[in-house]
Amino acid sequence: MTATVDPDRSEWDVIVLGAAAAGENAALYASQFSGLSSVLVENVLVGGECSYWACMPSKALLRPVEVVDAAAHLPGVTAQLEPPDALARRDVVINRLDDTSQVKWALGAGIDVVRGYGRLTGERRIAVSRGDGPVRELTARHAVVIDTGSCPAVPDVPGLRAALPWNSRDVTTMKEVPRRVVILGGGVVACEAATWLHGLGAAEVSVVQRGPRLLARAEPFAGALVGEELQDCGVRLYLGRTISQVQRSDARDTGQGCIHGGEVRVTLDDGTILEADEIVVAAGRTPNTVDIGLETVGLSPGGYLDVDDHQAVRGVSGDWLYAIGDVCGRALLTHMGKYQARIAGEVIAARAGGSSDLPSSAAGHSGLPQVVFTTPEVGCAGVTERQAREAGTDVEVVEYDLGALAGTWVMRPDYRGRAKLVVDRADDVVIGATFVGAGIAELVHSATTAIVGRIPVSTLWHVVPSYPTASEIWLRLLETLRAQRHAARAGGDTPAERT
Ligand SMILES: Cc1cc2nc3c(=O)[nH]c(=O)nc-3n(C[C@H](O)[C@H](O)[C@H](O)COP(=O)(O)OP(=O)(O)OC[C@H]3O[C@@H](n4cnc5c(N)ncnc54)[C@H](O)[C@@H]3O)c2cc1C
Ligand SMILES: NC(=O)c1ccc[n+]([C@@H]2O[C@H](COP(=O)([O-])OP(=O)(O)OC[C@H]3O[C@@H](n4cnc5c(N)ncnc54)[C@H](O)[C@@H]3O)[C@@H](O)[C@H]2O)c1
Repeated sequence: MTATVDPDRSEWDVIVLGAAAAGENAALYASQFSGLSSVLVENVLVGGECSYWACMPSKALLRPVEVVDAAAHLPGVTAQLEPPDALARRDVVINRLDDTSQVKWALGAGIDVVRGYGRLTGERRIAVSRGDGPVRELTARHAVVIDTGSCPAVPDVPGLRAALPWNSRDVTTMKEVPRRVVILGGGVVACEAATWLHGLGAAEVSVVQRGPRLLARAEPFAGALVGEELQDCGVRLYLGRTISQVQRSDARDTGQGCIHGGEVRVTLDDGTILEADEIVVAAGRTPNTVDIGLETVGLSPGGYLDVDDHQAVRGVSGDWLYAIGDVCGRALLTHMGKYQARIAGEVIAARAGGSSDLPSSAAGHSGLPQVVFTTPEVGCAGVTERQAREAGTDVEVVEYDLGALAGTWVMRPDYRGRAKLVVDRADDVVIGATFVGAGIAELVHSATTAIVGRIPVSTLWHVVPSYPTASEIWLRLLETLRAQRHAARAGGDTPAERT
């Protein structure tokens, strides 16, 4: 969809630079009940990374893999995956990289859209360039919100860039499934991509992770269980390894999602050589702040934007500059970016209305939910035991086998999984939860609610889970906690897990 606003207009109350889902929410929440006008400035597609190259395509590719896996573990059921149909469905999910419906939504909500690449040129001013056309100067009466997101980080490995490796955009929009793939990284993108590449037919998948385990930010058993499952289906894990050299003789830019040339030869730091048809870089992200004019407002380009709990950028006076989403580095997740956007939008509207009663994004960050859609799924909320201890919190932890529940046994007889709670002893509230197992994604919200609501353990006892569901894990964890406390008082051992 092309030009969407009066081409001569140059002033709005709020300008949002970058129109991902977070940016859309910031514009909506700033203007919805305040009468403020807002505009989105977008260089590529309204909807951002999540809609076209991240969450949505990856989950579209993982869902068929999950269904086949569920069937394989349920006696009497068979399911078969047809890779071309799965790729075709992925294309539908990403609207074939067309943002018409997103632009329609924005206009319908009274939010304008300006196409082009925006840069700050001073306080509340943005210059937008588009191709060879004239630069358009925009001014915000009240606020500018930065939602420019992040892009894949490519480690400085000899030969890697020259090999034109796949990045997260290629692997989510892949048009062909490479037969042999090496994945550099062992975080969320690497684990999810290994799952769908294998599930969609890649015969040899190797994951090279420099740390000692996968999903390093989660509780250790999460990466261990995901790693076990990947290895069981033939994925090769190289943990504690890095890549020291990449060679590809005829690297060619064949387009996004197509194999970028001939065979790739990957040398690991211990001398191991892996041969592959494609290499995928999944080694973290870099904030898109290098070329957005930060120096014109006294900030340094290149790093994450440091924000306060109103999402206002620190180091800029006048409360006019805000940052949300990946670019502020608080939590690189779509739902957290959208939450930050709702807070920023409400703060902007409140400040414009002269109110000093401002919402804060602190509570929402204490809940910090995330689901990794691997096999098994990993769901976390709040902090891990390690993070809590590093922060100096006196914690008590409790774990339980998720496979030892009637609800999960009915789901699949050989269910493998584990759950853990981290409890703050001082206030007797849950501050962290991790669930690993099939179908646990929807459990995470119960943990987020307990954490953000600071519900005491004594009250959680009265939150009765339905039988037979995976939610009964809450009862088992609380019973185990009760037994641990009893044993500690009595100076004895904790009883073994019940089945
Ligand atoms: C493979 C993959 C899978 C993921 N899966 C999940 C998931 O399941 N759940 C989850 O919560 N998170 C997931 N994430 C993370 C999630 O995608 C990001 O956290 C989210 O997209 C970040 O959104 P954002 O608002 O920060 O910006 P982005 O989505 O990065 O969008 C920024 C927008 O700004 C535009 N832009 C940038 N600079 C300018 C400029 N100067 N002028 C104009 N426009 C500009 C860009 O074109 C883009 O549209 C995944 C990430 C990856 C890579
Ligand atoms: N389901 C989800 O919520 C979801 C899915 C995908 C991505 N995301 C988000 O996207 C962000 C980016 O994900 P990501 O996986 O790219 O980053 P990440 O930071 O999660 O993981 C990067 C991994 O790459 C490894 N690594 C880096 N350089 C390396 C090297 N030279 N050799 C070997 N290993 C190396 C690191 O040790 C780390 O484990 C994450 O913060 C995540 O929250 C979320």
